[in-house]
Amino acid sequence: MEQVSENRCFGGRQLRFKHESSSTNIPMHFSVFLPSSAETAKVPALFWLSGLTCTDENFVQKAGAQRYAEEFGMALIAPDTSPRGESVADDPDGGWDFGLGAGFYVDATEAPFAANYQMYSYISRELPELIKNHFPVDPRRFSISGHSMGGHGALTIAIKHPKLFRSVSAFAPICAPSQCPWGQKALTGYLGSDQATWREYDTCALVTDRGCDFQLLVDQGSSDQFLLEQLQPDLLQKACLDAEVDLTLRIRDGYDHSYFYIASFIGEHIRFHAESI
Ligand SMILES: N[C@@H](CCC(=O)N[C@@H](CS)C(=O)NCC(=O)O)C(=O)O
Repeated sequence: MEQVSENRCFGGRQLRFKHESSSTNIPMHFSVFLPSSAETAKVPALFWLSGLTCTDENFVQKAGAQRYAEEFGMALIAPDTSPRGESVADDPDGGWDFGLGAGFYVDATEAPFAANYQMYSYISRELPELIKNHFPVDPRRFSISGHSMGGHGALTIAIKHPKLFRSVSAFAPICAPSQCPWGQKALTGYLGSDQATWREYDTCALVTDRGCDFQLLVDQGSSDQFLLEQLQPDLLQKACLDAEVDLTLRIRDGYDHSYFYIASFIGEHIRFHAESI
């Protein structure tokens, strides 16, 4: 593992690393914020999964989360959203909603994507193990959150790994990828056209199929340009009601899909995770 940058921030340290991933078979970057309290004790860690077109750096540079992470003594772990490199397959049509920057946190089974697009294994196995082994964090106090495609990743991974991630929240998540254009394109490309295999990567389907015995905190701007066509929190609300899953859905009047919205509420989410674990 190689450290590529370090910046002091709100009394803590913002770090960036590059490492060879055994899941994606390609070097990956990730960012880590360590609060000052990590100098003397193991701290809880919040994993943040970003949305379409993002790298590990969008959240780090735009959300202003470090201020709250320092206040609550929490590390922030921000991975990239896909494998990257000359040899990595991309959207053949050049779209920004599939391929590079759009790994959808699934393990691809379809060629040519299966060779590198193993983001589910990377986030749910390899990265937590790496973080636990190299940083002053308490692995019994890991939480997960994310935005849009990353909100989908956070919810699906938390539902499937409740012992690893002890609390979950999401900003403007893609709630039912099997039922929206972004998700249908990605799941077809990565997993093929047999929709039975998609259910493992669809929050609404997972809630229906498996239930979930912890709270889901979901935040959504009412003026989000992707709300109706892509995000569909109403479907999650219905699935949670039917399965008796504890969903807290916070609608934020007039907020859009951008990091201006995330920056406005990230403090509340960090407090929620700090108090939940
Ligand atoms: N690239 C698209 C928008 C994609 C988009 O909104 N991505 C969100 C996540 S779904 C994001 O976080 N973008 C990066 C940023 O705002 O820094 C466009 O330009 O219209």
